[in-house]
Amino acid sequence: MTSGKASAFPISTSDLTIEYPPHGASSAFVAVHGLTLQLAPGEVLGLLGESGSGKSTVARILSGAALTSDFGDVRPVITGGEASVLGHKLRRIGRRALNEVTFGVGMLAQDAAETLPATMTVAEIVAEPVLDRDRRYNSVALATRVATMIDAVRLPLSVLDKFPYELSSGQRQRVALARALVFGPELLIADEPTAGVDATVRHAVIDLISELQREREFSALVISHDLAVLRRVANRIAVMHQGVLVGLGTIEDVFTDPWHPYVAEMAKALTITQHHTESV
Ligand SMILES: Nc1ncnc2c1ncn2[C@@H]1O[C@H](COP(=O)(O)OP(=O)(O)OP(=O)(O)O)[C@@H](O)[C@H]1O
Repeated sequence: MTSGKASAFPISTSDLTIEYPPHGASSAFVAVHGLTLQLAPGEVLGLLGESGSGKSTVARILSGAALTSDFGDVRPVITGGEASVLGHKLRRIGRRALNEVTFGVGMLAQDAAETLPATMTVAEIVAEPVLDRDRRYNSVALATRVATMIDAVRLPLSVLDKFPYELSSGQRQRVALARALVFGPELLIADEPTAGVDATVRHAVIDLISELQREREFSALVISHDLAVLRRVANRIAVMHQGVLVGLGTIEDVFTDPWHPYVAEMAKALTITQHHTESV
């Protein structure tokens, strides 16, 4: 019998295909086709692509969220290839291994800041994942852990007693990030971390993720449709288009030597923008 343990890469996928099963009037839909990529320990990989290219689907599977029984939406399923996360193969993963994956992966979902529980205080929101795993977690230790996280995301401790509606969009995103990092994960998956955040503080949010990644030495998959965001944080990028990987490497490599027409078009647009910026 195999142990289900796989590669030393925090994320490794091989020819991974992900499908949404038929539901209601919708027929089955293959959202990701044959994705092969690896994330090295300590690396930040940016996942770039337009809306609908399959980025969130990848996040839902690799974070383990879509594999848990309490995933609310229609669950995407792996129908081809393999993915391993923190050494666990995700296909036919057992409960215990899945528990290890969801513990070791901090997931900042696309709408995390906007869907913080409205009736809970910031302190309760950050503490919730810990209490969900262990109802009897020592309350003094938990309060310290929560305060440490709030401090880590550069928020004043005065926010602990506030409710989400009393915070700015940037502060809410910092709270969501504190919650995602509360277990000290080995891997962070951040899905559009600057979406829904005020334009004036978008850079501050992405720079905070970058700083925390260096301080805490986790690996990260940062998803965005915005190259400018990924430029600030990622070592390499993976470009997706209609569920297919069409570029992988450093930003420079991907755009100076595109091997897919979609990336070539993006590269052209970037050159035009660059020339325009230089000439004004
Ligand atoms: N529950 C679902 N059932 C069927 N198809 C879905 C479901 N969720 C997403 N899809 C489809 O899968 C494809 C990929 O969606 P996904 O959300 O992963 O894209 P994305 O790149 O993250 O886009 P966005 O940035 O808009 O979230 C899209 O065509 C989408 O319509």
